[in-house]
Amino acid sequence: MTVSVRSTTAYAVIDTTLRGHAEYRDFQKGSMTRSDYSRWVESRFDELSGLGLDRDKQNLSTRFPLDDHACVTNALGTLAEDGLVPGADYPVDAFHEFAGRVAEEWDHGGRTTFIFPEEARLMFALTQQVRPRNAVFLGSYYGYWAVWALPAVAAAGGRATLVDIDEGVMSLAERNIAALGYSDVVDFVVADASEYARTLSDVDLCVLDAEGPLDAPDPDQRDKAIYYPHTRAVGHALPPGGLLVAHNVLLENLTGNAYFAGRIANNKAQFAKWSAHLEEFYDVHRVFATSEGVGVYRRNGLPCAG
Ligand SMILES: C[S@@+](CC[C@H](N)C(=O)[O-])C[C@H]1O[C@@H](n2cnc3c(N)ncnc32)[C@H](O)[C@@H]1O
Repeated sequence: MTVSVRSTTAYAVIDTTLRGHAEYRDFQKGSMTRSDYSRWVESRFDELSGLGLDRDKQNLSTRFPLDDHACVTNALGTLAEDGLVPGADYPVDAFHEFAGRVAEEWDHGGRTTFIFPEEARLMFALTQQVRPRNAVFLGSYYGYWAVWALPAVAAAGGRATLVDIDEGVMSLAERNIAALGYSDVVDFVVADASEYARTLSDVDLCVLDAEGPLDAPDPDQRDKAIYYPHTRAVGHALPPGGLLVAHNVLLENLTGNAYFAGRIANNKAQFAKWSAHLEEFYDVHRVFATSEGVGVYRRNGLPCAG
């Protein structure tokens, strides 16, 4: 079965396409190991391509958690032990109610998001613990990760700022967030994230998800290497204890999968300057092996001039 990517998430495309396969269902219910499932996926490239899944989507299915709630509470538990959040719980019923509204209302506008369900849930749960007063999303795309923070931001009487260089994605974010009734707590900014971040102050949560052009002349602006200039630019605005959260921190190969071995090598190279900067200016580093990988970092007290 092929699925249109016009109005849905990458997860929905992958899940709908693979659901007809016993191996995927067995993996999902825990009766096939992740490693065996990964080997099956790697052996079926042509067949799965024929169903419309590229190599990235095929292999991402091997990273899906078996239990999103457990994945999120484990991550929060780690952050709680580190002292980054007060506890590991979140209002599960409220999450389901909100997830239902997002599924109903959200218009992807012909675009595809690679924010996976457990990553959306993690943003919801983490922000319920943090209750951010000033959350900033650098490279917000059409707001599909940011939206999960908005119930907590609104409850805290805070504000969220979405920043993206692309006017088209920002107007899509604006329409969607209006439909969910959160426009009054959100600022929508079309700008280069580094330039805008230099104007910020007192940010308690900064979320990174920009992706620069692959052919950008400056290697620091290419693809996810752009996290380095964005993090430098926002550093002065994050007080000690402020949190930095980043998508696509995929650094752990869960199954010895050849596709991810290559991707991880590429990520490590792209993140070299960013990692050195994090070592110097962030005193807690946690990376969660979600489908695309999520990093959480706590700002230390050293002054950082971006
Ligand atoms: C494609 S999205 C990331 C997708 C996201 N991981 C998801 O799956 O939903 C990356 C975004 O970064 C934005 N971006 C790239 N360079 C930027 C910059 N210098 N400042 C702000 N946003 C930028 C792009 O416009 C794009 O909307």
